[in-house]
Amino acid sequence: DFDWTKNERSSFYYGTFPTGFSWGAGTSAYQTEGAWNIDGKGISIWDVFAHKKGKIFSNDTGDSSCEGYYKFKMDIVINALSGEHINEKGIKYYDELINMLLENKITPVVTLYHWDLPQVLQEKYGGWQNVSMVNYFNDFANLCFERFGNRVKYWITFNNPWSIAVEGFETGEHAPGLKLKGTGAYKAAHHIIKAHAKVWHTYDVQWRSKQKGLVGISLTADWGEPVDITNQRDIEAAERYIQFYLGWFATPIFNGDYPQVMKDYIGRKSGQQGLGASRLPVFSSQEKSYIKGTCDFLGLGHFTTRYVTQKNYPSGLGDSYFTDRDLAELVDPQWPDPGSEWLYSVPWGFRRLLNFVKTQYGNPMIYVTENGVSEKMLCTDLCDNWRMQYFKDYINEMLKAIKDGVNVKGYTAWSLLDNFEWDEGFSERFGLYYVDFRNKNKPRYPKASVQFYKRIISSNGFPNQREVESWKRKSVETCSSSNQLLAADPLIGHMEMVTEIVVPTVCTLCILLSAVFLMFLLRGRL
Ligand SMILES: CCCCCCCCCCCCC/C=C/[C@@H](O)[C@H](CO[C@@H]1O[C@H](CO)[C@@H](O)[C@H](O)[C@H]1O)NC(=O)CCCCCCCCCCCCCCCCC
Repeated sequence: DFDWTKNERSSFYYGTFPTGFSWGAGTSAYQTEGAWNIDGKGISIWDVFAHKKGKIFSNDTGDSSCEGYYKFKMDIVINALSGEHINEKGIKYYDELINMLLENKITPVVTLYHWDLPQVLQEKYGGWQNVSMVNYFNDFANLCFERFGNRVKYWITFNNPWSIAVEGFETGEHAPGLKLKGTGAYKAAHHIIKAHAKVWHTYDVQWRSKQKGLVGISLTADWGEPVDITNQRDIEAAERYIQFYLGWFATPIFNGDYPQVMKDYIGRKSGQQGLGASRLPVFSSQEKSYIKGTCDFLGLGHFTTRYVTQKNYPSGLGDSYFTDRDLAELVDPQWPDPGSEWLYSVPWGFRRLLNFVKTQYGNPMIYVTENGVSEKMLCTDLCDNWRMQYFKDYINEMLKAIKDGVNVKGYTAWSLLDNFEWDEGFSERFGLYYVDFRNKNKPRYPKASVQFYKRIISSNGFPNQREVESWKRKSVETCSSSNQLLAADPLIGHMEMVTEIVVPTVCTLCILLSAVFLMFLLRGRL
């Protein structure tokens, strides 16, 4: 029952965050680094998936993306303003990245798995469908603790396992692109939870006393609001929506087992389908106690909200994660929807979700690891009013949640740069910085939201109405000059073409012609 949060749904709360609150901006490897086959890097499931025709919007790939592998030094400066063998070149890249972050007084928060499994593990074992991934992932994590743990104190095992499981193994829209409906996602999630727990224990036993760091997991979830808050069936459907989203991973990790409602619904439907056992795998009692409590902090990704109502799906429709939930998702057409089809701006849902985490999982320490909004590909306007509004309202709801007693310690905007947006390729832009992907140098241009977010950070919140109301205007003032620079970019691209192609070609031709002319002269003399 979160009805009480409605009182302040539309009222803005002026105030600041607790001292020491952390602010950041996130990126991920496959989405930004590029250099997909450079320096001995192995091939991942996303390299293979994106190279298949028709999987990604416009057949985009992350092959070069933002060229972050080469340009990370520059990205840290802009941020500061606000397998079978060990690839030593890869280690060196991350060594330098971490060192440079620290030199710029930025605390690295490292995610070990943001979706790019080595392709060899997919081909040999079926990837996350196979329990052997638990040990492979643990070996990889152990190597990272060994090589980087003297400097990295915040580790996130998995980013958004819901997407890994559902989009990778149920809808097949993400790598590895499998549609194992009604079973694949549950199996992948089961192995991911075990892998997370094993890595947490490895850190706890082997590294914690020396390195004194923390290990968590980053879970992404929408808020689900009952369509009719007086209707018990809608209330229960909304509860199921969240349990099948966040609870699927959070309940085993905090309480030791899957949510009862998942066990009940999937078990009952499996029975109706004539299966001898539930499609939801089962943890042994040993596993339950091994998994329970393996979270020093909870990373939380949150973007949007849905209205939820009860809807029965008869078992004859076939197995599916979606039909297992017996609910329908709705959106209010009035909600702003600037970019991605699935992303509506509903700030009050964020406060409710945070309060849900507090009450369900014993008020854990939370770091918000992803929150942000996109715009469509063709939008080259750097004065991104809708993003400033989104950040202002969502961050304000987070502040209200802290006042409610939720233990939020830090916030990370998604994302630092426009990048490869998975199956949407480069057509959806989440960045604080615009990246010109048409230009091979991938130049970055600050959007107005950079200035806006910096103002929130330097004030550690929203000090007073007069000041906060001036921020948007001031931020927009700065972005018009960036707009002009971006507008001139085709010209810069043209000039580059002149210097890099036309000039060398003309020079080569001149040399050739001179040689021919010389030969001609010499022949005449002889
Ligand atoms: C019988 C009923 C069948 C219903 C079938 C419905 C299928 C719905 C599929 C649901 C898709 C929801 C996708 C949302 C995912 C996000 O939570 C996730 C967040 O992860 C982070 O996101 C960053 C930005 O996207 C990203 O850059 C970062 O790396 C990542 O960590 N985002 C993603 O997974 C990215 C891809 C999402 C692509 C989803 C396309 C599906 C489009 C479906 C449109 C649905 C429209 C909903 C309208 C309202 C319904 C009433």
